[in-house]
Amino acid sequence: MTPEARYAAAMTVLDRWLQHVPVEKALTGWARGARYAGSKDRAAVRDHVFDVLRCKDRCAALGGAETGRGLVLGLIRLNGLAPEPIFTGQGFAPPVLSPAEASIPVQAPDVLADLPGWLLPALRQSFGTDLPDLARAMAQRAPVYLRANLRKTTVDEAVALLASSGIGARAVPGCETAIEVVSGARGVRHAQAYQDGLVELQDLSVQRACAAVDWPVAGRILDYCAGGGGKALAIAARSEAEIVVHDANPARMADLPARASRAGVRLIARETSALTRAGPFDLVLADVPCSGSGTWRRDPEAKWRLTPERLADLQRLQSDILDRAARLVRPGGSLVYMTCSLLHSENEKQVEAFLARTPGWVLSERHTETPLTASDGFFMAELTQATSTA
Ligand SMILES: C[S@@+](CC[C@H](N)C(=O)[O-])C[C@H]1O[C@@H](n2cnc3c(N)ncnc32)[C@H](O)[C@@H]1O
Repeated sequence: MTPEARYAAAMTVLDRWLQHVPVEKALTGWARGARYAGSKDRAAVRDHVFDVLRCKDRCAALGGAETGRGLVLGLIRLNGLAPEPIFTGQGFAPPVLSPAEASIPVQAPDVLADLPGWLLPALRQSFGTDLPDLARAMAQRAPVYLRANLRKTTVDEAVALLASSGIGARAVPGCETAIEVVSGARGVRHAQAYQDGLVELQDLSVQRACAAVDWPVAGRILDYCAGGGGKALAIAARSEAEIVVHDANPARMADLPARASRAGVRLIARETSALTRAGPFDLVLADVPCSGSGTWRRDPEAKWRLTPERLADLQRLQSDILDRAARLVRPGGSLVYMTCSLLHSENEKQVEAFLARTPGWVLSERHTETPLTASDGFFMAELTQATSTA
């Protein structure tokens, strides 16, 4: 495909997305009907679509319309490119610009337009004068990080092995497990080091937050919201404790046995009805469902789908999960609360509210990352239960 045809394909995908088709489905649907598209074409179209979703409202302003065509025209202008050589109407290129499209003032709107307007007051409360810097960081593609599985390798050995698979990577100072991928990121899942469980995809902010937790070296840990198991695997690489995994939707843990076996660790799955009998635990991790606002540059679609009602539902669920998880901790044990949110209402305020309604618990550690300090936004609070509440 020509570069112009790739832009035209991105318009088609975005038009479907604007009709409420999830972005992954819209991309797959386009690719099915475009057998001529090779893997580089598919990757380029995907990049254009995600670049637009990160900066949707600025693209719409610069393109004159919230349509696939308007958004892509806006993206081209946002990137400082002249649209005329792309909108040629020749072959599979988009049709020539109309006089109205050609005369849109090329003045970049405020970067804050890329954040949902209804959330700006809450984000201002969390970030104050750093908010424009945060918005600029969130408009960029996210870097790719790997976690070296220290049970099987070292960071230096993994970096060398990745290089032999054509992947450029380097250690991250100050984080003993983290590796930053600097080239060839799309090949990571095919690399030997990944296939053999020496490295896992995991963001730097999560790795730093996990390093800040005082995991019991032995005993029993419950990952209450285990999902795909990213945190459970990270814990298993650090601790000899028995690790039990649970999720209200067990189907979300379907890949976990294969991932655990690749990593060379053992995880024990338990259903909700068996948890009380399986407990109590030395530590319970609650990596709760959240707005995902810390990961919006990886998953920009989520930013436009979040509503005030959905956020309120999530906050209720988070406080319910905290209460349930706390009941599974042994006296003197710990409860670790995690979110990939940037919002106080899902982070500090949830912890404060839990401490206020649940006597006998204290905050022993807190760790916050944002796209300005690491890569994704991430929050961790470690709470410890007094041995006696008498
Ligand atoms: C943020 S994700 C977990 C990500 C996972 N820990 C990881 O590192 O890959 C939150 C998970 O909580 C689960 N969940 C939702 N409601 C729950 C509940 N009431 N109890 C336990 N898990 C719940 C969801 O199914 C989802 O898999």
